[in-house]
Amino acid sequence: MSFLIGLTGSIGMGKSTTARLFAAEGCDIWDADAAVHRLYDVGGLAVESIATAFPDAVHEGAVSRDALKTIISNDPTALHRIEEIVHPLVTADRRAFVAKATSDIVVLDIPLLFEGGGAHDMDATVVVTAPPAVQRERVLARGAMTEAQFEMILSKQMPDAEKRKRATYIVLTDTVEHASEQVAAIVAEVRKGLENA
Ligand SMILES: CC(C)(COP(=O)(O)OP(=O)(O)OC[C@H]1O[C@@H](n2cnc3c(N)ncnc32)[C@H](O)[C@@H]1O)[C@@H](O)C(=O)NCCC(=O)NCCS
Ligand SMILES: Nc1ncnc2c1ncn2[C@@H]1O[C@H](COP(=O)(O)OP(=O)(O)OP(=O)(O)O)[C@@H](O)[C@H]1O
Repeated sequence: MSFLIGLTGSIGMGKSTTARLFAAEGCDIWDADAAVHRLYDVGGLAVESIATAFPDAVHEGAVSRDALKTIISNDPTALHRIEEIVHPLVTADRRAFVAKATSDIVVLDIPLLFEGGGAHDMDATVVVTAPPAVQRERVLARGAMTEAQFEMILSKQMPDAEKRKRATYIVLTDTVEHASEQVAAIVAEVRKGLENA
């Protein structure tokens, strides 16, 4: 059984980038957002249930994220209903990945790790963080969300300060080089613990 690290952080804080740094250290990576992409794609396991709940959200056999974002913006209950469909499927995908993983450390990139209770399944947690102004600039620079959509998603997430309080490790994502050093130190510490176990 691999040592499980739950990697989290609020929107735009640098989870995906930091996950790649763990991969460079030889850790297997599983990405919850990527799992959602597979579930929404043609033939994906969430498509039928989403089509039943939100007929306008499915285009040509796949869930349209733009359509979902419009639906969520107009209906305060929609995100919760989407989560009820998606989260059990994401958990099943994660468990199947962990069961097959071969690396000594497996990193699970999960935006809602603390909000969704997934932290209890982890051996350690890593929270990525950056100042709020940097976070906002990063998310809006991607152009995938309006400011209102960003604020709405942010309001659904546990505040960064609360996440940091719960973390086993914190990674400050000010530069990639600095983040890489912090990741290398975390991996070294965990591997040392595994050797002595
Ligand atoms: C809201 C949606 C349509 C936005 O799609 P989009 O492609 O623009 O963004 P993407 O999926 O890359 O998510 C970006 C970030 O938004 C945040 N986020 C996404 N969903 C949620 C949510 N339900 N609650 C809080 N934050 C969320 C996360 O930080 C995530 O990393 C999409 O995220 C979605 O369908 N979310 C519901 C499924 C879910 O809960 N996913 C979270 C991981 S399990
Ligand atoms: N250590 C870092 N130093 C400088 N910039 C970074 C660092 N980590 C991430 N970034 C930048 O921040 C932006 C968001 O990064 P990334 O996609 O990794 O975040 P995320 O937390 O996975 O986002 P989301 O929550 O939206 O899925 C990107 O433009 C990325 O280049």
